[in-house]
Amino acid sequence: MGVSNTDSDKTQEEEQQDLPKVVLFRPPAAFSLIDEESFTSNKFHFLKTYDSQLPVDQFLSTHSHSIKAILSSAGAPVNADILQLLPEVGLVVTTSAGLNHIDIPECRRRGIKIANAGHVYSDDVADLAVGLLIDVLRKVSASDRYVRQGLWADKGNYPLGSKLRGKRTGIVGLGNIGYEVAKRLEAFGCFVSYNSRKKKPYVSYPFYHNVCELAANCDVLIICCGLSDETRHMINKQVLSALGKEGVIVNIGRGNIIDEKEMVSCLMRGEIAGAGLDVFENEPDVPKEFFAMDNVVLSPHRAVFTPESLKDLSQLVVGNLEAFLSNKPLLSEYVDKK
Ligand SMILES: O=CC(=O)O
Repeated sequence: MGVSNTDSDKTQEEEQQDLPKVVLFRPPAAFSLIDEESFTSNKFHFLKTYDSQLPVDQFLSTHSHSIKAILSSAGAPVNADILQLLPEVGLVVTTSAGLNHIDIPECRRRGIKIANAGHVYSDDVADLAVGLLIDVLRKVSASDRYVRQGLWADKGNYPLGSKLRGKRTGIVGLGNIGYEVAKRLEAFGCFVSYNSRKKKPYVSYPFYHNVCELAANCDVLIICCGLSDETRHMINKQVLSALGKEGVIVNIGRGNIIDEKEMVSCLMRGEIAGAGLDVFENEPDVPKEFFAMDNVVLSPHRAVFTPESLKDLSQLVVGNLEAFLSNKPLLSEYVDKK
């Protein structure tokens, strides 16, 4: 007769079998940027659909009763079809600040909580937003190329850029990130106004209910809001025309908030002056037209990531999952906006 293992005799694999499972459908970008180990815990075990030979639905049915939570990221949608296969799931954690890849109404209908990256990225994104703006205005990347190509000596000085101080800047979306951008721009001597779903009682910046009116009264628009049905292509031809030919647009939100085709046309026709873009409609594909434009600064959707923000993120993700599994309050629960 065999002797059953005591707890202390269990292999690591057997111990992991007993832990609550957190499922992943795609490796979050963060996993390849810092050590994946920093997202692990002895309170849960990751199940990765992408490590299995089984079709996803079969994999989920096999494990459906042990999967208590989902770890998602901007490229890994959590939709009704997936949730339906996971009756025990009570939490979706995403490594992103944005939630546009999660079917929030379906989570609510199923009583599933959601936690996102909270404030961990706000400083870094805000820094990059201002960095992109300064780069466009002062032509930092373009003049760097000029010097490297040896054109300074051949052709003389690069054309002047434009001053940041005194610019009328419009923040679209005054959440955590938008507020951090506003504080930085104030310190640079810019005038700040904003558009949001609602006027914020805690700031005295002028509020524009209508984004087109905001654009008409600003030299710069900085897109800091999330992507939703209401904000998709909110920055359209009309808004870009209102911003005008001296106007600069910066986008650190989501590509689809701007009608990208219209933005390309406006830039080509000189109907706006420049753009600083961290996000695009069909990432990683970027409209080729931008490559020849020295008044456009491009960044590969990296505004949120620094080694420091990733370390904070890993602690937050693990903290949220552990809190949920021990019935404690989440560290960065997403609460629906009224
Ligand atoms: O874009 C990145 C994020 O939403 O975290």
